[in-house]
Amino acid sequence: MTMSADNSNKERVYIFDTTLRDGEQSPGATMTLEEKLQVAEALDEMGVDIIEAGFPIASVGDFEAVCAVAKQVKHATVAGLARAIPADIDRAGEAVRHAQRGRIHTFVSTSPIHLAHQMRKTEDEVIEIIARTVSQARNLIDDVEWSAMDATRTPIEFLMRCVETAIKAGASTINLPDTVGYAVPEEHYAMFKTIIDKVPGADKAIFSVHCHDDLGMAVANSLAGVAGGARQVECTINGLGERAGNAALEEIVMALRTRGDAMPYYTNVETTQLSRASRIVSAAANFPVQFNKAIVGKNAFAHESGIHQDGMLKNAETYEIMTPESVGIKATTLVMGKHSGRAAFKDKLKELGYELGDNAFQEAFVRFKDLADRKKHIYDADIVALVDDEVGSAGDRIRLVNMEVVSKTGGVHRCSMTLSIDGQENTVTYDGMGSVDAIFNAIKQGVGQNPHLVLYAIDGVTGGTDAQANAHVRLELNGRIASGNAAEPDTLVASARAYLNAYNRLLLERGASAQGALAG
Ligand SMILES: CC(=O)SCCNC(=O)CCNC(=O)[C@H](O)C(C)(C)COP(=O)(O)OP(=O)(O)OC[C@H]1O[C@@H](n2cnc3c(N)ncnc32)[C@H](O)[C@@H]1OP(=O)(O)O
Ligand SMILES: CC(C)C(=O)C(=O)O
Repeated sequence: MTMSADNSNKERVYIFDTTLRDGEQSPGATMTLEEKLQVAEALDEMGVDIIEAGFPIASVGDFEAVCAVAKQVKHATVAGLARAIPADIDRAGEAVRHAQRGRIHTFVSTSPIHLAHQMRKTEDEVIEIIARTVSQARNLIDDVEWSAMDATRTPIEFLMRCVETAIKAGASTINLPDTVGYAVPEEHYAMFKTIIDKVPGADKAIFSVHCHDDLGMAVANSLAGVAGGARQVECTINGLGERAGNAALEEIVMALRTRGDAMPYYTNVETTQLSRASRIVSAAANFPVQFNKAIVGKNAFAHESGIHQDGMLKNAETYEIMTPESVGIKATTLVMGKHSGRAAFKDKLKELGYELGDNAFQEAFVRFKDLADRKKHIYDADIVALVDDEVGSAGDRIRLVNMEVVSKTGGVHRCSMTLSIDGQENTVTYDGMGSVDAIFNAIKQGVGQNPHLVLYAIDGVTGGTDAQANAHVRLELNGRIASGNAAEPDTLVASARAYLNAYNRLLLERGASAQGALAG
């Protein structure tokens, strides 16, 4: 496997998690103070380097949350966001001073479109604002990060002036965000490389990449930024964030870990906690994780198709480039469905404690495929019911070939049914008080006997309207009692087959020939 956790000869990349700030900007993802503290604890335990806890000027609640996170966090640096406005910076400083390691993260727009319409400032005015506000922040705290909002739509010459000004004013981290998710990896790489190579004093700062996913390239752009010289990545758990979200932390971390051969960088994140962190954030933000989400999605380590399942059973590396355990998921799942093959079905039967002979296995497999064609989710209970049914009816001499039921409210209830009796087919039609009564009457007519129905019960094998029905029938004939079961997606077919199964057992108990029994 290509996965590597050997960090010798690799450079450290710092993980700046902004789930509690940019992540919370996802519409509908607001978190309570308790939820934020829970998320912060998970991030801190996982080894994230910087936790951006909020935007203290935004509200009293946000200020209090940043203060509380700052007090709670033991290892990570805690950052608070501030516009290039003195009151914002003071408020952020006031909140993060509670942290063992606090950071003020201040930002201002730099692109022409933002300068003209959002800020209504000239380039020279923005340069003056950067110098003034970064200095103000530095007077409050040593650790100051400065961001160029909409950096990727900013002419490079002006961006270089801004970065140089921020570094001179004391910013030790320079973040160049792709605020609107506009960048492509090649140009993102070039932007970082040019600025880091050319801006005087760039070697004194750590450069940071902060990408949004509007074009689905947030992770690719972040990694391109790292290749271009960035050593801090701003990201969120589950890719939560404004609009289409931010770069997903779990993807960045696992990409660097799994493809360390192509990208010689490492992070301090304990990857086995990624899945837990994802669940905590999803619950706190009330934001479901899409099933096919890389690393932490429900399907990220699930295989449904027969060829893949066969490969997985032979060697997991055939279809998995990282182990589920490495991200904190207990095990790979082989999902049983219509694309599964014999290898996976056999493995599932073994796991469920069944050992079938070749013929029984073949018949059970055919029934499984038939069920999977009709039913969306095949649960273990479905397979248990199916195999028990198959095993339980293996010796049946009277079998249902097909049946049709017509049932009208206030009208006729009629069942036409073809039975195979010791290989000979017999078709009968009979009416009843309802569909089930018509079915049982048709069977009685077909076999020429009238056993007493002692019990008839139906239950669902699993939940949902497409669940298989488990039908139970108990019959009594001439003082002998026998029970039968059947599992089928259709309740009426299950009922008919359960009745026949019970009747077949009456025949067995009687030790008579079918014909003799039928004759009574
Ligand atoms: C790219 C990002 O993710 S940036 C962070 C975005 N996050 C948030 O906005 C969440 C928190 N925000 C809020 O609670 C509010 O917007 C507040 C408290 C910050 C400001 O509220 P208000 O004072 O009512 O201003 P409002 O939100 O309407 O407009 C934003 C103002 O900030 C200005 N502004 C925006 N960014 C900056 C900046 N980096 N530096 C200075 N001023 C800025 C805008 O030009 C506008 O000013 P104007 O009112 O003079 O035109
Ligand atoms: C405030 C900055 C860092 C930001 O969130 C962005 O530009 O997307």
